Amino acid sequence: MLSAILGAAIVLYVAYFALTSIQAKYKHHRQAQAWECQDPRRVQAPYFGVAGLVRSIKAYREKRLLTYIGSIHDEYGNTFRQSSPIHAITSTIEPENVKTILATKFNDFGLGTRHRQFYPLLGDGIFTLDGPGWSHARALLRPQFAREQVADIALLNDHVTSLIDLIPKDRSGFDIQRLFFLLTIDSATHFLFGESVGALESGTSKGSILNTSAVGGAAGFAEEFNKSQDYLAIRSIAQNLYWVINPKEFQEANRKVHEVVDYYVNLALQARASPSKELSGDRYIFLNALAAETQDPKILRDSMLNILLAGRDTTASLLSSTFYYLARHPATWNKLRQEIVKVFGDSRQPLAEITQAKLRDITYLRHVLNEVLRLLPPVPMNFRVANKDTSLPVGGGRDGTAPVYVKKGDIVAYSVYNMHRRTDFWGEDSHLFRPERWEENAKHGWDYLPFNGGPRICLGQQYALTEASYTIVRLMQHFDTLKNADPDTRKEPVLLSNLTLSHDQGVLVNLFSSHDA
Ligand code: HEM
Repeated sequence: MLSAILGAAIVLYVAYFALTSIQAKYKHHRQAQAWECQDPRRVQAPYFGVAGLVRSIKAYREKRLLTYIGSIHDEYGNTFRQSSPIHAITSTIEPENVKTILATKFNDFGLGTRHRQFYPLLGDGIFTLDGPGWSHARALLRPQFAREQVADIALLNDHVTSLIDLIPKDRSGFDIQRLFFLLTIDSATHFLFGESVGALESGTSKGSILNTSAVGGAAGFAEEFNKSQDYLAIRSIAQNLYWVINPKEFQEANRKVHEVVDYYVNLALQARASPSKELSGDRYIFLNALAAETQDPKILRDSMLNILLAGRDTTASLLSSTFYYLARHPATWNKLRQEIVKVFGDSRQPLAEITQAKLRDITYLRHVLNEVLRLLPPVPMNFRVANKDTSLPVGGGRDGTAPVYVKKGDIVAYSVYNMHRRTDFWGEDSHLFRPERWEENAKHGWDYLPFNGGPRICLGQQYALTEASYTIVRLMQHFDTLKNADPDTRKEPVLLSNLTLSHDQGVLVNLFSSHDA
């Protein structure tokens, strides 16, 4: 009797499931027809998409994920669909589609599971929230970024000097990428907390908390922060299964990072309560300015960590890739250096103070940075998840010109890296580093998107460009010769594509001044 009831219940459940699936399919089909949508080309991925997922993971592990995605676009066009065990993924490198998800239909798309994936480190911050929470975080932070002090060149001065001190005096090859990652953690913590973690300083850290906290002195904070970020990247790839990845090491790293940030938050709150305890005189400190707006320690901690994550590796990536290309293009190095020395002089004979306005005026420097951000965008791929049934304007049908239907819950992925290399926008030489192309045509819209677009456009664009430009100028003033020291002769770098882009084998160069014996 019991088994008959159980059997009937299972039959009923299966029938209900089948019926609702058919109903939903029919509803989507009708909606797609009404919107004149057609399916994009579909990548064959047997076993309900598991095969596709396995191929992507393999490409990621072999450090060729971006070229792998490019090869699928070459075969299937600028927009294609791939089943995945959880949700269908539509991948696109059509500027019109990217504009739709990031701007025109901003409210139809969100960050999906990013909040839950990143929560253990980042909590509720601008980078992880959607909807009203995000609007609130953005409104809180935006005024701080509008201020001139945000890109404080005086603050960068000592950190770049420390970096120069670490460059081998004997002209031997070294990995400049490693130094740029230390530079940006030092400058970012200095600007955010009012005191740098001192990762470029050998020996003990400058930061008072760092010597006594569990992170264990100089560079410890950077190490724990890197560790947490690596886990965030893996949780992000695991999509809905992110919760499986939560080892003790990850939890410990988060705890140590929080301990340090909480120390600074408390200091800022105390300084606010009794102004005589002001941390660094009248110099602008991001955290103190934010503490004037909110005194909630959790909001302050989350805000600091979100900005640190958004700003640190991205700027280090831009600087590393710039030196990757300059070391391989001596004519560009010489031309840029000439322009810079003409305006600012060199370190033996400085001519002018380096200011943000003067940096912006060096057109060729802007073109070089534009070209690096085109070929190796620090955020090379991204995605959004549909909040509701919606559509993209192009990509459907055989010729890819019809609108594409996107169901609620489906993922739309876009690879800026591959969009930036489309030959129809950038010419047959789109894969080549040629800053002069920006003299010929500097007008680009949604086909050029290193800093994202729409309401979530990067807040730190100006900060990043100033920091990168200043660092390049100082290095060019100090050293007149840059050489490629990488024995690997491959035409393209081996890229690690985690949350941001980096060079798997570092960026090996010789950097010296021919005047020094
Ligand atoms: C070359 C350096 C940089 C690049 C290429 C870059 C790129 C980006 C991109 C692509 C996004 C969008 C991410 C998404 O919505 O999924 C973003 C967001 C953001 N960036 Fe940057 N970024 C850089 C440097 C910085 C710096 C230095 C800061 C801060 C000091 C910063 C702060 C932010 C913030 C706060 C957001 C979140 C904006 C929001 O969601 O409303 N970025 N950035």
